[in-house]
Amino acid sequence: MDRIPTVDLSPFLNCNEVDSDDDQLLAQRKKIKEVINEACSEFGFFQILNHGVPTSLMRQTLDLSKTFFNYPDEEKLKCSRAPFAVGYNRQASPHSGQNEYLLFSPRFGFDGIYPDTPAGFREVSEEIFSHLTKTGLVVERILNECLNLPPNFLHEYNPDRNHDAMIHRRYQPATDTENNGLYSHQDANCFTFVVQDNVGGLEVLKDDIWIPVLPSEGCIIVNIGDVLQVLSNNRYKSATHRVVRPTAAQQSRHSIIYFYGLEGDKWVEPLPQFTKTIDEKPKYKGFYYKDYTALRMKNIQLQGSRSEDVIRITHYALPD
Ligand SMILES: O=C(O)CCC(=O)C(=O)O
Ligand SMILES: [Fe+2]
Repeated sequence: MDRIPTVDLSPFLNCNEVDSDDDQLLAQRKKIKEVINEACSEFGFFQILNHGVPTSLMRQTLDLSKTFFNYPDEEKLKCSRAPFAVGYNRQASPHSGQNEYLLFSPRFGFDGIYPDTPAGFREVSEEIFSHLTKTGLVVERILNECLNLPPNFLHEYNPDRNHDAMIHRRYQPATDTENNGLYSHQDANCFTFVVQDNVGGLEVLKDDIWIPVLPSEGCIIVNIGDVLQVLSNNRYKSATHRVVRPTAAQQSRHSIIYFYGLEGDKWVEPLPQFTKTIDEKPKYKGFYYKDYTALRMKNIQLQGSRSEDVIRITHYALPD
């Protein structure tokens, strides 16, 4: 596999029964799971089509997001809840990359985060959030099957969607000397969805080569995060990725990112299915998710957000 694959999720959506006995459907699902399994092991990235989120809604959300980011700073800053992560914020260091964003999580509610204008921004954002939540549940179920975990295992481990978050991001064009949009990183959560516009710039690292994740209308990008890498004892890869800002002057890039999260009190460690049961050593010691996210945040703030300073999952790695 040398390209990030795209899979059609309709065989998992167009049928309500999880346990169908339609042979043709089961064969289609099996094939899709094989592709996803390989993509998660090799890249930690894949793309999905026919995922249940209408393309028109994706386009509309990106358009409204663009209108919002084009507002003058004083308008946008009204949505700031600094020092909290929710609301409007900017990342503006050559180390961490340059982008501005609006972050929402159901824990904090939509009130006071979304501006009244552009009209419909809040409603459309709520609508895409709820679609992405549903798609997340489908993808979670598929990953559960790909990893051969007991039925519903991941869902029972992680049932609370209040810990998910969604970000609208804008990346302005690169300058002559600087094009870092978002530094090389791995996501800490379970998995992430990215809806990108047609500008491009997201890249994934594989075998020391940065591979562009090319825009494709209607597609949603899925990337595996640290939690699944740890649970699966490195079967699945938490992909290293970054965003390079557009080179064309006047052209900004917009994306919507949905983090399928995890409650802070959850204990994260390699599952017995990938260790004891198969006689393999755990590659990580266990930790509370909130401790890991707090360490990441602290380090980001202390060290001026250089990619190499951020605490990564290797912090919990055990020697071979
Ligand atoms: O904007 C993107 O395409 C990706 C953003 C990302 O990787 C993140 O927010 O963690
Ligand atoms: Fe990311």
